[in-house]
Amino acid sequence: MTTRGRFITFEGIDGAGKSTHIEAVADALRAQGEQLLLTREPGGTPLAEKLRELFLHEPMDALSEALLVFAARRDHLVTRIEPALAAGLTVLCDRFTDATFAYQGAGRGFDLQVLATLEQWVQQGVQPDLTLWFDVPPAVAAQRRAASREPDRLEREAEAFFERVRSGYAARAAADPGRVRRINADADMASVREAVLEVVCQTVRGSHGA
Ligand SMILES: Nc1ncnc2c1ncn2[C@@H]1O[C@H](COP(=O)(O)OP(=O)(O)OP(=O)(O)O)[C@@H](O)[C@H]1O
Ligand SMILES: Cc1cn([C@H]2C[C@H](O)[C@@H](COP(=O)(O)O)O2)c(=O)[nH]c1=O
Repeated sequence: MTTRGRFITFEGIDGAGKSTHIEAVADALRAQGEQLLLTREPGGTPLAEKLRELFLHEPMDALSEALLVFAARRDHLVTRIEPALAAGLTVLCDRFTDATFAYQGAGRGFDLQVLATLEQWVQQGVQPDLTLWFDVPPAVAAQRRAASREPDRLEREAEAFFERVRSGYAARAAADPGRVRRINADADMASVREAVLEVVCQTVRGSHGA
């Protein structure tokens, strides 16, 4: 019987460094012989990538945002994530439902109970085994974004929005400390990478029973 794979998610405000470090984690795990699915939200399937384009570029209210990300998530879970976990792969996902609680919940002020209901409907109990929260002050993240790309619809939000999103992540971490591990992302690349690899390797070793 195939052992179910692990589901690891990467979270944080825009520009925190998730995408940079997910690649380092993937390289390290592949070097240990792990089979991976490297994916992202919103996105990860043809349908969800189309929804991502709408989400990132079309004006909409907070309920529409929440419904779009959960619709994309449902397709992603059913067609990519669940089959990969069932086949024993380690799934590395750039954002998942903590982002919805942080951005739509804390950032937009959308009802957390409604988000929890949608989460239950869409995920049917599926949760990440480990979440790395890249925590960085919004001013630092804004500088990193400004140096690297043109902003999308969410990245044009004011610093106060990202302060609320950051506090949303802090609340998720406090509510589930066994799953969500805070990484101090306000540090040089090498230090962040070392901290991230330490946490991921601990988890992978633990689930192999070492
Ligand atoms: N620790 C760091 N110190 C300095 N610069 C960094 C650090 N980590 C990442 N960067 C740089 O910051 C920029 C944003 O990083 P990255 O795209 O990985 O962030 P992100 O969290 O994935 O953002 P988003 O979620 O918006 O895609 C990149 O140019 C990256 O090289
Ligand atoms: C999953 C998810 C994402 N978002 C936001 C967060 C970011 O601003 C974008 C995704 O862009 P990235 O470059 O891939 O990080 O979408 C959100 O508001 N709610 C969500 O559930």
